[in-house]
Amino acid sequence: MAAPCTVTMEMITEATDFVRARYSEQPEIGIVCGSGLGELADSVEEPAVRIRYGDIPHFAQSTVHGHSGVLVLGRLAGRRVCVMQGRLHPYEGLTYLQCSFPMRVMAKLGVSVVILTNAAGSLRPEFQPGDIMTIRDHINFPGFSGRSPLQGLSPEVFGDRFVPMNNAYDKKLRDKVAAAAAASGVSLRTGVYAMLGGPHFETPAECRMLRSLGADVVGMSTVHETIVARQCKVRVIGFSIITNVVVTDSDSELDQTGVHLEVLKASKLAANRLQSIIAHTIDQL
Ligand SMILES: O=P(O)(O)O[C@H]1O[C@H](CO)[C@@H](O)[C@H]1O
Ligand code: HPA
Repeated sequence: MAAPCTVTMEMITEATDFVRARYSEQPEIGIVCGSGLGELADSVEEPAVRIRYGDIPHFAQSTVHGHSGVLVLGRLAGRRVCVMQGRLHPYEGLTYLQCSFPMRVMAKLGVSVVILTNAAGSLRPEFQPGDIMTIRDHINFPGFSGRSPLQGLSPEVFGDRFVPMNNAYDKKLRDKVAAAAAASGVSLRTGVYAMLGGPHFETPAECRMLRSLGADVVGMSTVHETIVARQCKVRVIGFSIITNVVVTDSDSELDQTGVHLEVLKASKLAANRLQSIIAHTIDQL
């Protein structure tokens, strides 16, 4: 099937109705599982409903190792949640509209807070694999070349065209996350996430540039979801799991061919700690 070049409210309604027909309760909180973090969805309590993205009208199926592509609905820490076990990335050949379509469906299902998680490379030597960071802000590199998940959408149908991006990662929610981390005894970093298009990793020169521009970690996702969530008035919490430290020496001959496997391994190791912070946070929402 050819990729749709736009998103209509009818498409969103069709997908939402499909999900509602299988799970009649209204989810309050959305969660997107990043690379290797899919097991967050396994802790959703019964009765959990699992729906393959490919079965939902207008959803694209994820193709990345470590992203199973299943929507899981049920309860987590006593609250009704809608969890994306795996996300969609623009580098999979999908448009920004397709990648952010599930976010619009979550909003229409009734989600008012979304927890976005990702695996990311550290641009700071003190941020080490296994560390968990709350996203304070982002730098949207694809946006600099004119790419936006809001492009071409009528403001009469979808709401604000000029969506503010200050406080995109809600300060009050970040304070709750900090308290939740303290309560669960997990240490937490905070920083700025830079999104690049990928799927190739960054060159050392690019990593040095990103750091000098104020980014703390780098990845290939999340930002399009945040932008759409904010257009839909959904509040956002963002977590990056530090999975690797980027190479900044242009003379380095380090073999990086297996980095994605390293990424999956490192994020799995942090999944239990992240789950504990998320459970404590949800409890306070
Ligand atoms: O951002 P998530 O989906 O966690 O995945 C990250 O891990 C992959 C690279 O290993 C890239 O897709 C990057 O964005
Ligand atoms: O080093 C990285 N760069 C880009 N994306 C990533 N996702 C995990 N690690 C990285």
